[in-house]
Amino acid sequence: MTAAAQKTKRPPKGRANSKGSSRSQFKPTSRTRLVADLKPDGKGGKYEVAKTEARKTPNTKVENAQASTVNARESIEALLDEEFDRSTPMSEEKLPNSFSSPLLPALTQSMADVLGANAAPTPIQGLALKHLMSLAHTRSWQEFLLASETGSGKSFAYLLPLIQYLKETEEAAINSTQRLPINPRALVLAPTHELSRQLSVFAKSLIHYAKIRVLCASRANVPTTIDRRTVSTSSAREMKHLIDSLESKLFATEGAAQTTSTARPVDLLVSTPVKALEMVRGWGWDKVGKEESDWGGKKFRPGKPEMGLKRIECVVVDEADILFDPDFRDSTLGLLSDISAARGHPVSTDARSTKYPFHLILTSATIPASLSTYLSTHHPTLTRLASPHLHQLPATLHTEHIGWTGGNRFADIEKRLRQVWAEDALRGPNQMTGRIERSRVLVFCNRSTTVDALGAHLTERGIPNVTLTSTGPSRARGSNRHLAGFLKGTAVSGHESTSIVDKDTPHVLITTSLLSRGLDFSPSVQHVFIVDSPRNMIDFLHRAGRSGRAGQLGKVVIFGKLKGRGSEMDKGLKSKVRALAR
Ligand SMILES: Nc1ncnc2c1ncn2[C@@H]1O[C@H](COP(=O)(O)OP(=O)(O)OP(=O)(O)O)[C@@H](O)[C@H]1O
Repeated sequence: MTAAAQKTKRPPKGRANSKGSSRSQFKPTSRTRLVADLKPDGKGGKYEVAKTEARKTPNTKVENAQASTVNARESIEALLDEEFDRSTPMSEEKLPNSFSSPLLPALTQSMADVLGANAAPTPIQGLALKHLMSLAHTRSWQEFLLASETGSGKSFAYLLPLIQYLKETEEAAINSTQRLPINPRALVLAPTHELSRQLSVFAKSLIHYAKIRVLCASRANVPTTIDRRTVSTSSAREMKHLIDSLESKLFATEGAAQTTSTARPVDLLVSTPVKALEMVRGWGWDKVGKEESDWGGKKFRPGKPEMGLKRIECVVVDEADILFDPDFRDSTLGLLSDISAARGHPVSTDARSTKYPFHLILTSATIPASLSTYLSTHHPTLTRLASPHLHQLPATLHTEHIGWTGGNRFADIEKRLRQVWAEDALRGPNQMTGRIERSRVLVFCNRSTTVDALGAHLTERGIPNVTLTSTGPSRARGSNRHLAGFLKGTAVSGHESTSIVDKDTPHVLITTSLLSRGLDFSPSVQHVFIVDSPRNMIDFLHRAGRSGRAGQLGKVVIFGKLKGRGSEMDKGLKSKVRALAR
């Protein structure tokens, strides 16, 4: 890690300041000092002492209440520390405040076209501008983690250095031989095809002047033969299984499909790991007995490779906490080791420390303890660049907790939806359109059965909606058209790019955690409803973070049982959410 990147800031008040996350490692904080201050003699000391002495004072009740609040807050913080690695150093460096030098003029111009001439880099973009722009001039392969809260602009934070690298090394790359149809020089990996599509649109928005060629490994309208099943995507394992099988089965490769005979110049490929592996190894599918397969009666079979990996010099792993999650790790690491082998420097995935023969950039809005440990073990020299508000909710995101009334839950959700639209009406017509615009609401459930049932309820009650589950037919079409009403007008590429805002567009999208990763719904979606308790706070941060992005106002409404028996879990969630707010 460079000296500059190592410069650390103390974690926010009251947070554990130690590596690892067990309570025993919890160090004294401003909050523990606050407890000590409760002592009447004001000399500080241990909490127990303060509590005992407090009994002698006339304000015993107040002080005991304060002490127990502090105690409760500390245990919430300790619980959060078990989930995230909050010890990653936060930057307090002086960072660039414009998109000019060291950016190439072609990229500065594109940023002005995309974000406006006065746009300033976000902290994570400032860190990238400071530490990642000279990758083309370093003698060794570098490894970075870019970590910052949801909606803070990580996509441009890595795309700018990536495209600059491709531009600066373009001449050297021209002479290299190409045997296979697709031979990218850089790879961006994302967990879902929806995110791949969106990221390739982001990348394409930056190449108008730089003239770099970007390809997304996803194609629309491939017929599906997979049955619609009722599956929960509440666990990473289930999510992985579904994503892998569907990505592989349903989404053929735009480039490969069109270029089996002639080479197609591609600089940057955006793909899911499974799709990329399929292009590399030429995997197909054989029907086999159920007992022989983890993939519902199908088995991978090596086929004709369509992509060469030899030229790859940069790999970005977006949503790294998911793609390095033990459930996804095999395909991610499989691909990274294929690239290494193709480049003549095979790595052993069993080796403790892994040094790949290419620049590696990981990004994530959350650093789960498991990712942190994995990186410390296998990538000890990786530089962690983290924004000051990592693991916090965006400052512009407001939270609201709603208790179930005890009757029909779907009716509670419908009531709150109508309230959102009543508030829209009170605000009056939009200045640009002269019409009252209905807010769009993104609803997260844990199970696809709930998604379908809620969708049916709302339809019956006259509220048009889109339901989207991992195996749903709309997703299976392979494009992002099914998201069109919820993504901003230009967020779909090529032939899909149409005006998407019309009066019949449903204003409610109901889905599972599948779409909680990375997708940018701003500025269309300001409201997120969380109907089922997320399985952990990482899941919560990603769901909530689909709103309140890039400084836009947002609201997350969390439904739960807040009173009586069985309310402990949802009350616990409420306390944790409060602890993540800024
Ligand atoms: N410097 C900037 N100023 C204003 N808006 C920006 C800036 N950089 C990016 N944006 C906008 O912010 C939004 C969120 O960006 P992006 O999707 O890259 O966030 P992210 O950090 O990757 O979020 P997530 O963690 O959810 O994946 C996008 O609409 C993007 O256009």
